[in-house]
Amino acid sequence: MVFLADLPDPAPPPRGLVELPEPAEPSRTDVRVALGRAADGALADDPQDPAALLDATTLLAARGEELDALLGLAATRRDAHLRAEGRPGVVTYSPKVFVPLTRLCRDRCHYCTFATVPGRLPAAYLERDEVLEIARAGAAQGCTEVLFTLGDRPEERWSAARDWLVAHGLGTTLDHVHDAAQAVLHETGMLPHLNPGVMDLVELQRLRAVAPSMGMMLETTATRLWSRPGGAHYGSPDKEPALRRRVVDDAGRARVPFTSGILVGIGEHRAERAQSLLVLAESARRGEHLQEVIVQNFRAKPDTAMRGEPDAEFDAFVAAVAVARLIMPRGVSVQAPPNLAGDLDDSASAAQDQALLLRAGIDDWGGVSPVTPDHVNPERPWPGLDALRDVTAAAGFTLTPRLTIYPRYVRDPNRWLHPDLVDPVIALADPDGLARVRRPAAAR
Ligand SMILES: O=c1nc2n(C[C@H](O)[C@H](O)[C@H](O)CO)c3cc(O)ccc3cc-2c(=O)[nH]1
Ligand SMILES: C[C@H]1O[C@@H](n2cnc3c(N)ncnc32)[C@H](O)[C@@H]1O
Ligand code: MET
Ligand code: SF4
Repeated sequence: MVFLADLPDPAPPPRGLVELPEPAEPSRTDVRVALGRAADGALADDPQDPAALLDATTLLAARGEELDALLGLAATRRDAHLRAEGRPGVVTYSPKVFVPLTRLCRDRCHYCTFATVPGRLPAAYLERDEVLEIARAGAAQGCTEVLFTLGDRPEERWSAARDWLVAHGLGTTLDHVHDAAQAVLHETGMLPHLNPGVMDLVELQRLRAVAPSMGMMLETTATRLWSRPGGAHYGSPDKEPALRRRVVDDAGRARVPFTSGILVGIGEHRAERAQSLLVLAESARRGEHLQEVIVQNFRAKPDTAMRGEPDAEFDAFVAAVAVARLIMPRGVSVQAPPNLAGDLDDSASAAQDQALLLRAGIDDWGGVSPVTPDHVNPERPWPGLDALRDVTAAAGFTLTPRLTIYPRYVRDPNRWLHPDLVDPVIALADPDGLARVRRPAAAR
């Protein structure tokens, strides 16, 4: 039970963001001047500050030699981050299973192939026991994370969802998330990471008792992509940038170790991409709760409204990874998914792109599963762990499994963990706060 009186006082709401015009292409000299400021550690991280916005927007345009220089600065900053965190040379991933608790959604994101209609599904939701079955299959392979990713509040749109919830004695989708996560925790000992879309402060507080970490992508601050027909987020009430920004901030107030990030290439321009990263940096500084920022590249899917749009340009994406690294406060990991790199079914080009992401300053590959597909990007299989280890080693790093909650939060359990979660997290953590390496059951 959460009492409103237990909740922290509302922080003053962050100031509104201005709509930014499409920026002009900077000259190479402009880019070099911004690189000089970045090299001096002089980039500001205030999304209201025109100078901060201009520098980040300019750096996002770096290509050729300037892009190489940008990657060099980002890699140096990543190395300093890893040293400060006490794990120099370590690049992490989270061995996980993916639980698509429901693929019904009240939103209509034009890039999404995950959301579907009731007629194409055997049931509106996975049953608790089906969730446990997936979790156990993961535990048997040494996974420690159960990622709950699902559509937002489908009961507001689909009677099939309402009927299922009523038949199961549940009020909302988030009630089902709560109960299924609790069952995973109690019956398998694995750690839930919740990615259910928009949550309010009370919901964050309640779910905090059953999951050591949660996440929600900011996606973008570009309101025009939400408010105007044709925009990627037109028709998706849960993708209003101001609303999502509040969720990311509220997670800090609820003391939830949190994952957020941006989606690159959904129609946002460079200034909007810069603003999105600055908003995340500011939230991280205020709440100290952002454990990682995901920079994810848009990939067009056949059965979606954006099927005809080009994939995110890879150099633009790599520049976004590097700028994210340069403007996030130290302590925030930067993650890019390894399965969205490279051409489809071409492991050589995937390895090449993954190497570039390491040069751009990532220190984490996110969740990788030996058991379940990436249901958000089903056409893109995970690289094998051996291949990922090789790419990581070739860049001079050791690939190491982590928990869903990062070591800096494991080390401060009173602040960041609900009392019920301290023992389950400690049971899976090694002395450094990373994952205690568990062999797959078959190999024991
Ligand atoms: O397999 C995926 N995992 C996704 N993850 C999971 C992520 O790879 C890991 O589970 C987290 O790093 C926690 O360990 C997300 C987690 C979030 O909190 C927010 C967004 C995502 C997005 C994806 C995704 O598209 N595909
Ligand atoms: C779970 C997260 O996956 C991302 N996501 C959803 N669809 C796509 C796509 N076509 N390409 C890349 N990322 C996608 C969104 O950022 C969402 O928040
Ligand atoms: C499957 S998308 C990830 C979860 C949620 N629907 C969101 O878009 O934030
Ligand atoms: S991206 Fe998330 S919110 Fe958008 S349609 Fe897909 S499931 Fe729904």
